[in-house]
Amino acid sequence: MNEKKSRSVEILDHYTHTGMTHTEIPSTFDGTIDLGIIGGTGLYQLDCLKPIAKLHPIITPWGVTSSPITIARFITNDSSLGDFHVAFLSRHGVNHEYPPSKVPFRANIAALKHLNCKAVVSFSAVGSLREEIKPRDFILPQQIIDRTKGVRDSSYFNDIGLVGHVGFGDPFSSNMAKFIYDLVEQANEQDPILVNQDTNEVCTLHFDRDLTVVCMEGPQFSTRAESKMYRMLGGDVINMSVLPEAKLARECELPYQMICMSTDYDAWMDHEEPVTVETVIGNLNNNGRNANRLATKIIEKMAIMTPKFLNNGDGLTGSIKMSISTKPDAMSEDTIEKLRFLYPDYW
Ligand SMILES: CSC[C@H]1O[C@H](OP(=O)(O)O)[C@H](O)[C@@H]1O
Ligand SMILES: Nc1ncnc2[nH]cnc12
Repeated sequence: MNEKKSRSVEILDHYTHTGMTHTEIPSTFDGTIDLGIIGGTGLYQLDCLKPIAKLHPIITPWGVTSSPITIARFITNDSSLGDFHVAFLSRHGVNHEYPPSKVPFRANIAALKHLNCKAVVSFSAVGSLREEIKPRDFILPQQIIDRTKGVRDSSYFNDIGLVGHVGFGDPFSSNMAKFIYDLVEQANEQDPILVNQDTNEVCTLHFDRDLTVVCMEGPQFSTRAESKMYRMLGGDVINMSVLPEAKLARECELPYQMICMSTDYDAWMDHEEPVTVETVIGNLNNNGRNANRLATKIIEKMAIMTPKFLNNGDGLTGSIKMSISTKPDAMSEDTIEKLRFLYPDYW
């Protein structure tokens, strides 16, 4: 990790400095974003962030984002490093209107890319397929098994007139996962971030190379037979939303890491009732609180240390140019317009 000189970070309440009220938050923002954060079920806003702008659902060539994008700024007292900007987006909408199969994933990721995000951290409620991954534990998966049913638009490069094939062997940013894992481990020594509110016990953050998230179609949960099959396939946790989000982030050259938050044991335990939303509300609430604490720490530490993957693209920069098979001369104006929305520097 490229640890720039350590500095203190001030979390400034924008309003105390400008005298603005919440109703006067600007709806435009001109700067660039350092980090995009996507909230999932149970995480509809980041409490730690005071917005400096709220961009109304953004119109992209792939439709409109599922929620407004809230921009927040960490003002640091080191002018050589500048301020740190975060963009927060709610995957299912602020009132949870979009079911997993109908989330406008392409618009969401395109909007974050268009805002110049350098990386994306995404939160997701998941079921656990392993006994040792308990409800309220968090997981940093490194692999995905696709069980979506082809009903989601999962690429920017799947149109007649624009064909591209990106590498997806390692779908997550292991460097970002390690960064998150290290900061949680460090905090565990003094002031743990992930805590079970009811018992005060520390919740585990699971992270190793092979942890695998299964992405199913939904919206219904799995049958017991399916749940057991996913275990046999090597799945560790299950959700309905890592795809196509992770694929689209890759097509945008964005380092992407999902932070999974376990709410239940899905349906594979014969002696337990299969999951229902009703039975996991307490876990969702606990996880939402921990997600807020974790997001705060991630932002603070990224602002202080400027990890390499934020500045060097984590090895993804430039990969898209090589991945597009269609000859540029054969592309229509419309296609080039769309490409420019994502990559103004390339086309
Ligand atoms: C807990 S109900 C199932 C729902 O929760 C997850 O949503 P998200 O990934 O946005 O947190 C899961 O993927 C399902 O969509
Ligand atoms: N058991 C489960 N299956 C799919 N998505 C989930 N999200 C939370 N729990 C889940």
